[in-house]
Amino acid sequence: MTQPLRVALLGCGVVGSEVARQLLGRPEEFAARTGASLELSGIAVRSLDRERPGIPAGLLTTDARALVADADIVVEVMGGIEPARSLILSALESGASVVTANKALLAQHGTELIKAAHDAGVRLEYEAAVAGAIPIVRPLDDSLAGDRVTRILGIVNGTTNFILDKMDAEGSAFDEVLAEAQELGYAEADPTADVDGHDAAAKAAILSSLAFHTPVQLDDVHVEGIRDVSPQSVELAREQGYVIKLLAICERVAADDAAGMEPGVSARVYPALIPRGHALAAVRGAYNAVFVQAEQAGSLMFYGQGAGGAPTSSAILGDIVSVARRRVLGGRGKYSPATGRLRIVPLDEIPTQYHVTLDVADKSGVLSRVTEVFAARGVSIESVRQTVSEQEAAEGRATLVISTHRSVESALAGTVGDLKDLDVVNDIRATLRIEGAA
Ligand SMILES: NC(=O)C1=CN([C@@H]2O[C@H](COP(=O)(O)OP(=O)(O)OC[C@H]3O[C@@H](n4cnc5c(N)ncnc54)[C@H](O)[C@@H]3O)[C@@H](O)[C@H]2O)C=CC1
Ligand SMILES: N[C@@H](CC=O)C(=O)O
Ligand code: NA
Repeated sequence: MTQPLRVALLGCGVVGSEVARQLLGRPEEFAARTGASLELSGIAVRSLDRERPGIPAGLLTTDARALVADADIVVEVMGGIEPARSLILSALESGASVVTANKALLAQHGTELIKAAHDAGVRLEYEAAVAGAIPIVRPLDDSLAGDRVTRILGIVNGTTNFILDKMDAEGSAFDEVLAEAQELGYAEADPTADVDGHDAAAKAAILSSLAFHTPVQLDDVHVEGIRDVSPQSVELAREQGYVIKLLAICERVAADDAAGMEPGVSARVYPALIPRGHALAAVRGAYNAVFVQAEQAGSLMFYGQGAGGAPTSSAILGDIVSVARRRVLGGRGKYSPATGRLRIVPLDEIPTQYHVTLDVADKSGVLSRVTEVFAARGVSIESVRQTVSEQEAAEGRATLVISTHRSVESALAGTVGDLKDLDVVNDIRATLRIEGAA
């Protein structure tokens, strides 16, 4: 057995406290798996004024810098950009390997951090940063490195899946369910990152960079959150055989000379309607699922717990074992720079499929006025459904639900803009994209 490896933990919240308890509770197992004993040298916290169950107070310190300076492995689970970024850089520069769960940081500074790890000849691992316990970073980085990934479609945010699932299954109110997701440790410190789609967007940026070997940053990802998903939209989706899920979509866009399309990458996050029979519709609670399509492998599906202290700690502990093994064996380890320079394709150029719910005047000629608007933009309609409730009948109104065929996003968004100006349209109740339809 070689020298003990000193592991410094930065942060002792939902994830950090679980990582600490596991490292302290199963030392023989970690030693057996790595060939070195892993010694938790300290845990950086913001303040020392409260007890943490199962964690000796003597390990806690408010001096993160001193802890980092004296570590072989640094585990960053404090979140946020600073001081996490500086601490990770100084750990790497001093020759420590780093394990982090910080997707927000990686999506903004991943290129810099990966290069710093390479320059220092150490490792930077981040399996926990995407889809919690699900092994997806390493499969993309290693197992699929010889293939060509074409598309990733995923539910990668546990909090919003938990919220949408409860709204769908129990008709719960949004705020109530968010509070529950926070109590269960799924939500980010600032849950707007979950609700507004930024957490999923950070994960989409990381997945795209890994899958397409080209740098994709948070700002490159089109993002829409779930704030506008009303109980009525959830109900309407259910009636029509759909369920609403927040999806992260990462696509390699092929060149299309006829359409003047240059090759590139599209990364986007939005709530979408999924047919109830689709495998993603069955992803319940805080679970995540990631579908990967690759040219040689075909379709692969990864499924598991995407959030919470224990599941996330599983991915972090796996990374700790991996970097500890590398330290025991010696050598530089892998380096997977994103060397490609594919352009980021704006959402406007991407073909999508719309599902629009309109409140219209219930009188003759309305349907043709509405469908003319779609035709004028070259958007073909797949189905139209009209319903009139008793109240609507009394008020001379009707509901029109229109599904389109796939069309370029700019034409679809333009159509919805034109519908707003149409005198027979009282209101556009909901506009959602459909994904995963046959
Ligand atoms: N909770 C989850 O399900 C998952 C979380 N993550 C990521 O893991 C990281 C940690 O998440 P959680 O444990 O849920 O957050 P948390 O908010 O429960 O814990 C973070 C802890 O770090 C401490 N901290 C923050 N800044 C600090 C500083 N400068 N010095 C010392 N301590 C500091 C906070 O006081 C807090 O106790 C985040 O990057 C998050 O995005 C990743 C996957 C899943
Ligand atoms: N807040 C995140 C935690 C895991 O990444 C989520 O809800 O998925
Ligand atoms: Na993961």
